[in-house]
Amino acid sequence: MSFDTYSASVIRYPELGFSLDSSLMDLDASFLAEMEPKVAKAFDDMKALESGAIANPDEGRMVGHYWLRQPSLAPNDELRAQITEPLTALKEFAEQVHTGRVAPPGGGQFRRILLIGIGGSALGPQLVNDAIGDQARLPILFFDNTDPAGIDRTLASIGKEGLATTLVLVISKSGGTPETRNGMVEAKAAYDAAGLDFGKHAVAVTGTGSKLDKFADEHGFITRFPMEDWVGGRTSVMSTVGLVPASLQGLDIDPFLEGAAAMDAETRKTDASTNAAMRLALCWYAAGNGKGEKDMVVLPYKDSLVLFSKYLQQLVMESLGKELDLDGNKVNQGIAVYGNKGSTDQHAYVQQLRDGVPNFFATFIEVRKGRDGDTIEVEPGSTSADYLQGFLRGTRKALYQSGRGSITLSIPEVNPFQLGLLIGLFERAVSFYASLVNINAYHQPGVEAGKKAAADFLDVLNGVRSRITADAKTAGDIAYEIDADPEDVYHCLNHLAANGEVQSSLGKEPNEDTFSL
Ligand SMILES: O=P(O)(O)OC[C@H]1O[C@H](O)[C@H](O)[C@@H](O)[C@@H]1O
Repeated sequence: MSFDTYSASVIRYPELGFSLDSSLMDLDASFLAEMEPKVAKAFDDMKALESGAIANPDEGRMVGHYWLRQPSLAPNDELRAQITEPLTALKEFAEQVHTGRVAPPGGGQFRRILLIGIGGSALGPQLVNDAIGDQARLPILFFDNTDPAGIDRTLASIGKEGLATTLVLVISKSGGTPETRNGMVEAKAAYDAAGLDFGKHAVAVTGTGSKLDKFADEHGFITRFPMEDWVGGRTSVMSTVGLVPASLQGLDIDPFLEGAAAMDAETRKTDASTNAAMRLALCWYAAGNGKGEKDMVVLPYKDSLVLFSKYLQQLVMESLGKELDLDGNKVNQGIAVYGNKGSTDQHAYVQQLRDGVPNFFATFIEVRKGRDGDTIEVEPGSTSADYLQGFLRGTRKALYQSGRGSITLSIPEVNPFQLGLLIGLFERAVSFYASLVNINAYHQPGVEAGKKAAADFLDVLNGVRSRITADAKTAGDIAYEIDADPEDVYHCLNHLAANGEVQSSLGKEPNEDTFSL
């Protein structure tokens, strides 16, 4: 790879401190020429989307996350007000919490936040906290699952005393997600047990009129912030979902929004040769043949960006992993995303990346500044930052030498502006790629199937519970009684046995195991 090739392929936005190097993806001129009509359509689609078209046809919804960082773009005053009014309100609310005008009923000030949410309603705030939360005034903890042991661990770290000064933020766009509802019920039980009024410590972020909205109203929550249906969960970090917790933490949300707006502005330009988001989408397309044949390995060389890999996993896989295209053809699209951070991963799976199955392309994220303040030499003439940079450059080169392509994104440091910029870049790349492969990136029909099956399991579980007696029965016996699948019944019985509700006795094989009260 020559320096000239590198120079010709780098896209730089000097005012943003950003650059994208796709030289090691070997995009050739004929591929780019071939893609031109699709690229032109993707720019048109994005323009329509940003102008308020129903870009999510299956759900009949507009897709407005790009307006969140530039409300002037919203197609009408009503939509604009749905952005600006909550933004003003949430900043005022955070100020009231910080100055003690909104305070816990038992006195003192709120000292920490407990966020209850899942998926898009937790991952964004988790990323923000991990990446730029160092300067936060208030720490934040999370319930992001229905795992009771995880809930207990978080409650233990808050402590019984701590609950009185903990502000609980329940976030659910739909307001009906079971994990989040369970987390809220568990949190309320902890407040009840401590003799505290849960509602006086709680705030909701949810769709107007949702189950959660009603619960918040009935239980006298301190306040509620709306979440609009034209923002998808995985792109909600710049809506009330991400901004309420970030503001409450005391983080500077304006530069965060400005970073995304700045990236939007650069990548709204329809010259594909200087559009970083389109370049990313084209790299993904070229790597995987437009069919996701190669996985995306995300390697930020900076500890504070470790959750970015996980964040991109949801953004990319929930958006692009679709069975049908927009014309109803079965396409089973998607790009698998995984990663953690460099150089740590070099001591784990990079062995396979270099020598094993060549089914991926890497995305390096380079943060140019090593640390704030003084540094030391870890050996004569070298710093830790020198090593980090050396490992990034070395791995990138070593992968390419064995025929593995990579993209390298560079930012000067991790701060609110740069985090906003990176999120904006990938959101736009996802929108472009979705258009290139003709899918709806804004719905998630597959998630519903799992939710439905879980609800069915809970129905069977309750049926099983009602049929256990002092007399030992097999899973087959109970399945016959309640007309259910014996294997499902068996798993219900094992679950009940593991949690002390029934006794079990092992047979030679699972279908001979017996269960009784
Ligand atoms: O915010 P909520 O409505 O509670 O949804 C939380 C999450 O769960 C859903 O099942 C979706 O797959 C995610 O996109 C969403 O972010």
